[in-house]
Amino acid sequence: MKISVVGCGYLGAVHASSLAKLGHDVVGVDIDQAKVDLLASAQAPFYEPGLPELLGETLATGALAFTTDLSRVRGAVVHFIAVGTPQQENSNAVDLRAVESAFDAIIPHLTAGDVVVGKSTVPVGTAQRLAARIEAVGAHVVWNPEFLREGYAVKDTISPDRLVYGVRPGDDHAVAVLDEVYASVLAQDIPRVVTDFATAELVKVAANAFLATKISFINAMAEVAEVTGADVTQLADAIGYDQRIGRKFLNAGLGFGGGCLPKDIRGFMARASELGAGDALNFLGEVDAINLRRRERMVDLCREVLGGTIEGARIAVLGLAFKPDSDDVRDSPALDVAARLAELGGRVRATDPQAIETSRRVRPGLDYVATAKEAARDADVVLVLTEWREYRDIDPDEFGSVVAVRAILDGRNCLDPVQWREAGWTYRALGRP
Ligand SMILES: NC(=O)C1=CN([C@@H]2O[C@H](COP(=O)(O)OP(=O)(O)OC[C@H]3O[C@@H](n4cnc5c(N)ncnc54)[C@H](O)[C@@H]3O)[C@@H](O)[C@H]2O)C=CC1
Ligand SMILES: O=C(O)[C@H]1O[C@H](OP(=O)(O)OP(=O)(O)OC[C@H]2O[C@@H](n3ccc(=O)[nH]c3=O)[C@H](O)[C@@H]2O)[C@H](O)[C@@H](O)[C@@H]1O
Repeated sequence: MKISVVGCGYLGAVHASSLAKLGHDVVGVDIDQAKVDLLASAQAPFYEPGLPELLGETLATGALAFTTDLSRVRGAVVHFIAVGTPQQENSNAVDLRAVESAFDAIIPHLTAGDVVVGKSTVPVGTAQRLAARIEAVGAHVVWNPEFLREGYAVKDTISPDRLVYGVRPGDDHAVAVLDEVYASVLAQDIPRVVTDFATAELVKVAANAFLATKISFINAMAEVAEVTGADVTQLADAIGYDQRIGRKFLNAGLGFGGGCLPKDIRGFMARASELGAGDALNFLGEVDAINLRRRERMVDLCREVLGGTIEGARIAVLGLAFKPDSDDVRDSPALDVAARLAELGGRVRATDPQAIETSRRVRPGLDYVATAKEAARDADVVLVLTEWREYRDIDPDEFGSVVAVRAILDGRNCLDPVQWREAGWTYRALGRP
């Protein structure tokens, strides 16, 4: 099928190349010329394992192309809209300007029978409002939320846990067209939920709200563990064995960040308030607050280990990305903590396997170095803030020879305290004795 994907960021670039891999003829459109140039030369504008290979393969066969020229969507029968929906600058609400303008801009290029598929995460009610404009030219609208995780984006796109189609009741044409788009995904027996617009929009934000709540739940337990001497990692293991609870998303530490969970729970609360259902989501305010408190606690722990003052201390920060296998620093807890320590007068030297350039753009004043050893040279304390494999694998004995003081703070509960303490380190973590 001939398909267009409008918006080629983290979501759209992966979606476009994955659909090309699944056998479709795909054109990706973005307004950012630099991004389009990179993608067209098979370079991913961000770090995502497997994406450069996928781009290379599908561009080479001619199944995929990128452009800034929206008129090239003509002839495609399905148009995915995957533009950004960030948090508004001065409120918790979602900034829908990119979605609105992408929908408006595509209308002159549509043919009756085309299907416009919203993939961006939007406040409930958006699809219903935008659909009227699209339907006026005889095209159809589906809201098909995306659940991929950065770092696993290609796998999650080709083999998702489920597909959700939000359609106008009885729009069999739209359902049939999407089934054709996803034929090889559905062939893997992936569950498919066909529902109305509002439910599809809500499924997306509800899923992210649930994940955020699970993380903040375990971080709330970490707060209590800290004042009782209990170990939140063992607690998570023990409750996680209960299959109704499950161990996934129960890793306590610095909490959630990234371009989605934080802004999605805030946008969800803002939308529910507009609709008069704000009270139903009051708990998400607490989820957000617990999450942000973890960053402060990390700074306090650092101060404590340094004997009461951060000013002038040499602090090594390992990890800046919001999670491993990503260079994304949008609302990154790690970068936030690093910046806060520097603001408090700490002599911070920070590193990350992939996120130095992205961090530099947001926090140009920090001192970035290429390796963990460089960061840790003569340090008074080392902080692990993103659980990259290479940090988890550090040999405490060998690493001890570069620092001034053997003190390590494990912001992600990803190190073995016994191993570090046996090597003579002061080991401290969030929610763990
Ligand atoms: N990043 C992720 O892992 C996931 C993101 N989402 C959702 O997908 C949407 C996109 O997110 P990301 O890809 O992370 O954002 P992003 O900011 O990386 O990418 C958005 C892209 O849209 C482009 N754009 C903006 N206006 C445009 C227009 N009028 N025409 C063409 N291109 C335009 C931008 O230049 C940018 O490249 C958001 O709603 C997000 O919540 C959903 C699931 C996963
Ligand atoms: O809507 C989105 O954009 C996406 O948001 C999240 O995906 P992502 O932001 O890529 O990352 P996650 O793996 O969910 O991690 C989010 C944050 O939670 C933190 N986290 C995760 C798990 C955990 O146990 N503890 C924890 O602190 C991570 O360190 C990270 O900062 C969801 O997992 C995806 O399903 C969703 O599609």
